Amino acid sequence: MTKKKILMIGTGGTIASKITPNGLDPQLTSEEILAFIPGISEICEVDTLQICNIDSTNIAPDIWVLMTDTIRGKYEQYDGFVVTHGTDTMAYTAAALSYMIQDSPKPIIITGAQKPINMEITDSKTNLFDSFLYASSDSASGVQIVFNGKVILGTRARKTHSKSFQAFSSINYPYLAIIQDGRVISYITKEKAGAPRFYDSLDAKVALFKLTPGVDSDILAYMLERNDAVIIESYGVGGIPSAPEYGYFKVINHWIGKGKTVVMTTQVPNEGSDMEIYKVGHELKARVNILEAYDMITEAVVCKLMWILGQTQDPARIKELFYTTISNDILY
Ligand SMILES: NC(=O)C[C@H](N)C(=O)O
Repeated sequence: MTKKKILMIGTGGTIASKITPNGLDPQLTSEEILAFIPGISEICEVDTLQICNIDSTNIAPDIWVLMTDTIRGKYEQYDGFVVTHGTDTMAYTAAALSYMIQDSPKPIIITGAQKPINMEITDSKTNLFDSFLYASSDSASGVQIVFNGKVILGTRARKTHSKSFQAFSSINYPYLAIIQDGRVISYITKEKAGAPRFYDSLDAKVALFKLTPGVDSDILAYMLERNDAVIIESYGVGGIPSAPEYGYFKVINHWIGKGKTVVMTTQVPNEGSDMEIYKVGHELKARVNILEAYDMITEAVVCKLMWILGQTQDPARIKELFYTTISNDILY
């Protein structure tokens, strides 16, 4: 059997970091990282490319556009892609690429690590090896994170542990597969799509407002003034402080009237929103054209809005696209 050709795209993160007097800093090139797993040549053929070398705290939508462009440019030449990335914003990147590159029959795997690859005790080698293994398997397609033996759909991943190797969880959706002792065990097999669809623009003016007890609605107004969309991360199944003196209803109604997009989601990690359950959410939903995340995770909502607003400013089209299921991001 001919070996699969995989392109490894380096972007930085802990996996690429060296210890410096000022803390870990990404300095290893893709080539240098790959040299730590020489056995990979028995699994697949790997070429490397470096598009940046940053701590993923520095990630921004223009880098997602560059990643998409890079994959689009190399798409025909390779059977799959492995992007090495910092863990801090990996879930956002996985979501962004899920919207920018839809229906890819080839796997686009994002991975990284909690400890640098040049340390004695590290998760880097396993995660990288597993990613190549999974990217070389016949069943893999689309955007996914491979981390600590788990395969997570790109629209469903969240960093839930800041230090341990088990850094990511799949939220409101099962793991797609596990990888154990060099074997991929698939739990969900997807039908491969025919041809990928690439997009090339994102609207970065999307902001997240976290509701905390007593927070002034002027802050939400300020955010709405300066952005095209604001996601309100509320409590429980979703709602707003309803007493008129809080001013929330007035602020939201005013800015939606001016063409801004407002989405309600929840700060509770699992199970999503349902604004109709309580009066604090029901009234808002009934009276203004607010969108609701339901089981979509915040990382996906942020990136989906950037993708939608990169294409249209028409409220009816925004709503239609927002509730369209893309890569199983919303299943309410
Ligand atoms: N584990 C990591 O990769 C964390 C690092 N700060 C990053 O996101 O780039």
